[in-house]
Amino acid sequence: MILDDIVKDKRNRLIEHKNKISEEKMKEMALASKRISYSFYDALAKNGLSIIGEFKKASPSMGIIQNTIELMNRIDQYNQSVDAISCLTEEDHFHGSAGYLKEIREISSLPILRKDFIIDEYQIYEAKVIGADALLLIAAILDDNEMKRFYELSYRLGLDVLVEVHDEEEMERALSLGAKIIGVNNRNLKDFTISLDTTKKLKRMVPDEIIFVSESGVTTDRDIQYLKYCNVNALLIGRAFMESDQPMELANRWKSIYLSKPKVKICGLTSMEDAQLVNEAGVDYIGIVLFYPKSKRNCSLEHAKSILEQLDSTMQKVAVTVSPSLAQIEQIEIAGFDILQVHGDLEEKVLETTKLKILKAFNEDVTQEVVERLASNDKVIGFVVDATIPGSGKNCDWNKVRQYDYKEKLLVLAGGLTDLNVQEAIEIVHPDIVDVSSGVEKEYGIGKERNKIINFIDKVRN
Ligand SMILES: O=P(O)(O)OC[C@@H](O)[C@@H](O)c1c[nH]c2ccccc12
Repeated sequence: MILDDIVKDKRNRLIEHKNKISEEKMKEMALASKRISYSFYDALAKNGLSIIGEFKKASPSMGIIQNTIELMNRIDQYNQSVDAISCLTEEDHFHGSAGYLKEIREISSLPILRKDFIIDEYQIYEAKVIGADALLLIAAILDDNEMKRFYELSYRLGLDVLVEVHDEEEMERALSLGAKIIGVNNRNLKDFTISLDTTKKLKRMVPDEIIFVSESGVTTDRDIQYLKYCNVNALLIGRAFMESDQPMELANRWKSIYLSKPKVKICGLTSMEDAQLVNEAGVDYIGIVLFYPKSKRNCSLEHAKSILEQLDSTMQKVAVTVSPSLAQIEQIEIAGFDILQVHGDLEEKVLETTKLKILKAFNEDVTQEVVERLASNDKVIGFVVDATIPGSGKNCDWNKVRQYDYKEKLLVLAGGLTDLNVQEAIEIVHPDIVDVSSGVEKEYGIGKERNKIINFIDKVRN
């Protein structure tokens, strides 16, 4: 198993290190150090999301990492955007070194975590000497006694400890140790599989006073969307930053996604009063039903145009249609809509010719294959997952909705949302946009109600 190999090689490296600087000498230097650590704990405990940016040249799961920018430039970007730095010092499998940590120390006043396989007190003294502020203890390679000894020694030297766990049993051990900062590694170090569900599952065991870090495998915007509902204090990000030439931009974007709330789409406007209400409430998207007389909310194109004229220009205007013909779409295009929402069939020639951005609607029984085929078209900006009968006020099976991979497109959740269920829906589905129609109506199909809109938005944004 890879962990055993790493630990074995570590034992050999330890001999080498101790030959260069003896155990006694290292201990003496650590105890003599006057350096006051930057608090790793405080960096993670502050409000909002904290990010730990890693410096890592290679790893057993990914091999050599193609890093495009130099250490200097990278740390410069980290200094401006992240809250702490993690530096790999393991030589054989991660191509790290104590030297990198010393170099980073020279150019950063962020707290630095020594990322290594700690199996001996020597490494803790060494961490202090090379300028680290914190170190990693991996529960999987230590017994309870070692964990306690190493943990206490670290704090005596003024170093914080991130205790890393991967399953329930290790989590129990970290909790009984009294760890103040616990990290869950989403990567299984036995077979390298990654699942962010590990974070979700283990976070439930941890009281809120303990700082919780989600580590590894965070690479996409959607990963951030997912993790924001796990309520973590911090993310530890390696590969995604190492492979990016703009880690600062990535860190800033991910922080803002983490803090952002879903956007609100109010669907099925039918009157000037409705337009007035959505303007007042400040919604993000509206929808008007066209060419679908079966719906009580159907509007003629002329009427729709007059509603559009009333709406704030910042709002995205969506034409809601069912299996539209080419001729209908041409009319929609000139009426001033931004987006075309298509329920039912989306004909190939419609996709080819329209200039509008498209939201394709379906129910939760769609297949991953269909999602991917649609997602491969640039005009399709997202998906509306709705109840089988749109506008019926029924909601769809949220657990099914979250199963699919929507490929970085917008996910709009519709179907029976109200101010009473929208928070639960958001927690399960993590949509980019929540879509409501009957849930904010006075009575089915007869216009929107001010208080219902206000309560709904309040539940989404607060
Ligand atoms: O590159 P990633 O998938 O973003 O992962 C970063 C970090 O979590 C990972 O490097 C790591 C987590 N725990 C470790 C223990 C030892 C070495 C490395 C690690």
